[in-house]
Amino acid sequence: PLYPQSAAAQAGGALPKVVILATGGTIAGVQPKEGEPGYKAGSLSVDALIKGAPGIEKLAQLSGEQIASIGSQDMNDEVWGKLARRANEVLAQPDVTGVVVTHGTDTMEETAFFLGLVVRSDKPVVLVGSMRPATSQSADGPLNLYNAVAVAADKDAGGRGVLVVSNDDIHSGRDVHKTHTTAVQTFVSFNRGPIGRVYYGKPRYFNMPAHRHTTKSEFPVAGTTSYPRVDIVYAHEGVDGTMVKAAIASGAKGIVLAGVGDGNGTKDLIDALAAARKQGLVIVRSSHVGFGIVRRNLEVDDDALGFVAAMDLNPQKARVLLRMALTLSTDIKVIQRAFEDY
Ligand SMILES: NC(=O)C[C@H](N)C(=O)O
Repeated sequence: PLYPQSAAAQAGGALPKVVILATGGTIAGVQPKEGEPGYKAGSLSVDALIKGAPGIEKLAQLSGEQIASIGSQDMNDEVWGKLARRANEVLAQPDVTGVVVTHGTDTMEETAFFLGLVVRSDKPVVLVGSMRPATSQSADGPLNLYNAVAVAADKDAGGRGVLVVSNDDIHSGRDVHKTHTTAVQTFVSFNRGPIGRVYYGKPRYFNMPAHRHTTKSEFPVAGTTSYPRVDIVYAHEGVDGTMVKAAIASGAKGIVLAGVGDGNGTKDLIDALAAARKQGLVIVRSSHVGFGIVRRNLEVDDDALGFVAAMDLNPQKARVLLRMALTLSTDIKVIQRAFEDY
């Protein structure tokens, strides 16, 4: 509807059911010394987070589960598998309206994109974190969590893929990037802008994701398979092929180039990537500049070298998609098509 109904009105009187899956992060962070900036992420339980967001109990019937208690810099395939499997189980329950995932902000953009490829539901899935620890002055976690629960309780949030709620913005998990080391306004959806906004629990949407996700995804659900290793190689002035050789030695099945400009690098680096390709690795060219699209065959002859162009996915998101795509095929045409579709 044009004017969002209250969560209770949507549910016909009873509050919608929202499950919070907690993984840690700064939103659960505690400062050992009051008033000092240092803190330890992932210290508080999910129950403490719920208690710390006054009024949240009026938005939804909440239940919380602790999936992990880590800073998201330590996010890994094991936690991803657990999280994705549990999200799919919970979302399959007919009485559940949506899921909230509390998560550190460092790798939130990777987890959100990953979940958007392996969750098989049209119901809302909303990732939320904070930039200031729970014990900070003006902590941003409680209102972020309140807003995330409001979005997860809202049926109109469904069908938009996995979302990230932060500082009143609702982002597509595919498009969102962390852009600031410490500021509360850190998340930006490059190229497309946010999906909507949420203000003190009142969401409003003005965008749909432009790419395939969730119920339209063809990638195997986490836990049913393991995803192949893909390494990222960073380009800069004077870079040589040393890191490419290290990636080959690590057993990687693919390499993402965090290229300069439109996904480029020195002749030495491109030659090393071409050699890796000849050994069977899949090479995806992305860029570390942040904005824009890496298109095929502009400055680098992808057709001749057998490379894939990452389009508008940044290196860390391109790595997630390449790992997924490698479970389907090593054919460059199939993988390039995935980078156009997802
Ligand atoms: N703001 C944060 O959440 C940063 C923290 N290192 C994390 O990602 O868990």
